[in-house]
Amino acid sequence: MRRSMPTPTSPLKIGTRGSPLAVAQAEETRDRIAAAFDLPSEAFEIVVIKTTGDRVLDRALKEIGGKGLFTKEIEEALTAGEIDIAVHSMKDMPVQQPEGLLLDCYLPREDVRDAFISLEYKGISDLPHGVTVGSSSLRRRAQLAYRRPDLNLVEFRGNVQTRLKKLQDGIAVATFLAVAGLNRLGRADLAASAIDTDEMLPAVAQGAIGVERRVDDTVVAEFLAAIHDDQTGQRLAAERAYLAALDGSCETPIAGLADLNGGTLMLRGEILRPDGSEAIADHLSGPIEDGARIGEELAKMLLSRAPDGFLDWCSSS
Ligand SMILES: NCc1[nH]cc(CCC(=O)O)c1CC(=O)O
Repeated sequence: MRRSMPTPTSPLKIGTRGSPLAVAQAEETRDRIAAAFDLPSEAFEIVVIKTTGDRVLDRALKEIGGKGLFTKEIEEALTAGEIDIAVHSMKDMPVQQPEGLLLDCYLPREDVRDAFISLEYKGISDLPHGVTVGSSSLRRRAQLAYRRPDLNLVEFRGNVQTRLKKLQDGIAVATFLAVAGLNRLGRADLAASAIDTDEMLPAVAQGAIGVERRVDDTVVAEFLAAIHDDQTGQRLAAERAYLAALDGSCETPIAGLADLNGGTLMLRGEILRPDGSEAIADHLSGPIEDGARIGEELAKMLLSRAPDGFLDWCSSS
């Protein structure tokens, strides 16, 4: 399906989840396309789509199927032509897209770091022995358990407001959020500090927004080519090849980050047991254009050091 140039009577439909962060990301995408083609914002319509992941907030994500929960309904709407593009947090995207859809447009990446959120403490190393820390992310809990086995780690779900309330109520003394999300919501003030990537390696694609389209929609392809950020694409090519080779299809304690320096790409990776009893980390560098190969090779290096059973993350129901 191919659409024509957007106008206020035939707007370009931008599909997104309904969370404040998701809507902010859709608005950023709209504003970038509007600026690049000198179009009024009335030539765009933001279409909010409720996903399984949004409906099922009371159960742990891993119990109901992990990655893809936040994207399935949006991709179905894109395929059906109900929307023209879909805006996603790349961190939540499966490594493969459905037949007929293409995900090759990335906005300039935000801060990749995790934010430390606490009313009392400045960072992980300030946390007293044995205190309770909450996180919704298996990766962050595993990384923390590995570095600070003394801490009491609890699952923390819900939106930003809910989590802050839990801190105020003393249910935990600290929690974590991506700096990127806080920045995009204009709430950088909530972070006590940004955690160095050497202390907590972020999730693959953290801070990156991807814009998906139908393969055969050449008008939309032109829009997206104009707002695509090459360096973000190069970094994500390496990170997502690494994730694909690790088979990160369910919610898994996998961290990975590619950085560019001149013509060189450096990819760091870390895999952990969910309970944080063991971690395997390494890094690999090479020419930027070899990102996908570097990703695959780093994954193989980590896997070759993983003992039997290390990767049985997804099998527990
Ligand atoms: N898994 C949830 C999710 N997916 C994307 C972001 C926000 C930031 C980003 O673009 O990485 C978040 C929230 C968080 O981790 O704090």
